[in-house]
Amino acid sequence: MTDTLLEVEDVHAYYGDSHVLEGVTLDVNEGEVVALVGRNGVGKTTTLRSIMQLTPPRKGSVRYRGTELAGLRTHEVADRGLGWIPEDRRMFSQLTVEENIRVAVPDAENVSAGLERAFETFSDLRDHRKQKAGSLSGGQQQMLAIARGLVGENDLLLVDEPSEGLAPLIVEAVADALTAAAAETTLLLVEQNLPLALDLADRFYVLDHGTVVDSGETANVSADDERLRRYLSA
Ligand SMILES: Nc1ncnc2c1ncn2[C@@H]1O[C@H](COP(=O)(O)OP(=O)(O)OP(=O)(O)O)[C@@H](O)[C@H]1O
Repeated sequence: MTDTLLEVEDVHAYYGDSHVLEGVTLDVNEGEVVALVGRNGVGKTTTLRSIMQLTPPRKGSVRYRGTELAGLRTHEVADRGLGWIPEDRRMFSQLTVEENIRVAVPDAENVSAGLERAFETFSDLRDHRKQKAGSLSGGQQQMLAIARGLVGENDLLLVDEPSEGLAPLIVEAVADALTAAAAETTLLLVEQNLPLALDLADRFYVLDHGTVVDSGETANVSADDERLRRYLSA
């Protein structure tokens, strides 16, 4: 039996008068990797923001373990175990890698265990533990952002465009990092790189003009299927 962790139902969201999400419905089961794909500007980031209540839905429901999140503050959503890794990989650039991981561990007593867990999973970060985060390469920063999400004791990580702006070789390293993360937690991944998204995810949703236009199991599609390409080519 699968346990549904997250249920997004008929979510509508706006920026001012601009109606950006026009009824998004999707779900994520415990332990899954789910990819949300689609062209630029179709509302992928806004979907993640709506789940976190950063852009609160004006209509619709976001349930996490059966509890309604709509109406909560973002920190209350985070307290329930949802982690958000935004596109800009937000971190403390003046702090070292180690300090960035330390401050992401919610419980002070668990800091050593959190550090060990992060360095076990991402050995590259161990090698750079004393380096300021702002001086890391883009790929290393993405790894640090994922590590911070993991040690944050999140049961669901929302990851926005992890491969964006990274060279192909670095994308491979980030993909490995996400695979390692997926072994420990549930992931909802926004990703424009379709082959990567299909490779990592168990299931996918295609978003177009603020609504889900296709979904399925990644095992049943390939990145050059016309079914997907028509929604994804520019
Ligand atoms: N803060 C904002 N204020 C007004 N409009 C916004 C804001 N953020 C995004 N939008 C608009 O909302 C729409 C959806 O944006 P969103 O970032 O969710 O799309 P996306 O699918 O994640 O695309 P991208 O990959 O380009 O981030 C776009 O038309 C965008 O211009």
